Amino acid sequence: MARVGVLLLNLGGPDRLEDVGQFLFNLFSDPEIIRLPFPWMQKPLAWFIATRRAKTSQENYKQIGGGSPLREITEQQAQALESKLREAGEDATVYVGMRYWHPFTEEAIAQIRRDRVENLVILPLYPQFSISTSGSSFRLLEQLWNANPELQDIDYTVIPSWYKDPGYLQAMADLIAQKLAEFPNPDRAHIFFSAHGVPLSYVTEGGDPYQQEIEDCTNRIMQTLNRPNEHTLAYQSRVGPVEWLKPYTEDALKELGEKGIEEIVVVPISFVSEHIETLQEIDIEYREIAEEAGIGNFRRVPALNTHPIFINSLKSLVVNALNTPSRTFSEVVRPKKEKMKMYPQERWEWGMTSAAEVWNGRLAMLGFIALILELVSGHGPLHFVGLL
Ligand SMILES: C=CC1=C(C)c2cc3[nH]c(cc4nc(cc5[nH]c(cc1n2)c(C)c5CCC(=O)O)C(CCC(=O)O)=C4C)c(C)c3C=C
Ligand SMILES: [Fe+2]
Ligand SMILES: [Fe+2]
Repeated sequence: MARVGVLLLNLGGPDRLEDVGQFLFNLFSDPEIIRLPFPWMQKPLAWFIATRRAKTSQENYKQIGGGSPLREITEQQAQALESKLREAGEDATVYVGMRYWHPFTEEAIAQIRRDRVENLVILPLYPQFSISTSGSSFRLLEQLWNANPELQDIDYTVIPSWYKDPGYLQAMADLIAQKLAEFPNPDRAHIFFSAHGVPLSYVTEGGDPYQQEIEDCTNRIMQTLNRPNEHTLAYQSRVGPVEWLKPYTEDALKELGEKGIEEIVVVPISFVSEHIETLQEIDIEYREIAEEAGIGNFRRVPALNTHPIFINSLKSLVVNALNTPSRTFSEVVRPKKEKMKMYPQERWEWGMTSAAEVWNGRLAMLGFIALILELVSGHGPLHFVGLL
């Protein structure tokens, strides 16, 4: 029997308040999160933004108990999935690889090598694909694969996104229905889907399928739910000065309030675990905005975490990935090979003709001077555009 592994990919979050700065540095060092014309600018800018943002971010983590619950929940999901796979006769080990905090993806891959995994299913814990989330993790894995010839022996398969999975949709519909039942008149409550935003340019210039997948996902959940409630989709958690996907959650809430809607149920849909943006941003910040707008009955659907139907759907995804259509029982488990490069960043690189290089060089110098000025004075141009 081939040794089977499942690698769950996730973002990661700081376990303690003192980890917040380093976590933010890791996040902003990722060119899939902030894209700069020159790789050498990445780390200084990441350090700069992380340092400036750390205090606010720490305050938010303080409000949810001093750290992110993401590691604990993701490890529970991994355990639950491993048990479900074992029950189904699939003797697989489930690993967790976080992008920006422990246990890092690199650590998971090192363990996978030590365990001599032969067949690996790579499953991001993001139902929808985005360049900034699953895409970033796939890119990191691709780099690890290129740098380590021993990894070539592992037969891997990637599940790029899976929001269409019926089990996932059913679990979401279940949680929404349960929450609606808490309202005096369940059919009257407005269902408010709040997805994590991305900068608009990811979609318009980078070709990120994220927005389309989020919209499709929302429609499918509503179909599965099969109820008469009105619904809205909006995007939360914007950072920085550029335009992000619209409508923004805070604006959409105010608009609903103005229309006289008093009861809403918020459904976080980009993420399957509780994390800072559900526990702090939705439960505290958006609740306050909604209440000020006259929405008196504001409830939130919990994240899937280890919901049994959800874990079961992850199990089916893994089992399907391990089974090629032509496979018979007597055959060795052979995952379907898919190309990892399914994301569109390549089209999005900066032009590097020689004339452009000269100009890029000049602009980079200007940018660097601006950065130093900002560092010294605390009131440079980056401050004014609102990035910091
Ligand atoms: C599908 C989910 C997510 C997308 C898309 C996404 C894009 C994205 N995020 C930032 C900046 C930050 N994200 C931060 C935390 C964070 N982000 C996600 C998910 C998505 N991000 C999660 C689950 C978390 C929280 C982890 C936890 O600790 O619980 C943060 C740090 C927190 C803060 O300071 O607000 C930042 C910053 C960008 C710029 C981006 C798209 C380009
Ligand atoms: Fe984020
Ligand atoms: Fe946020």
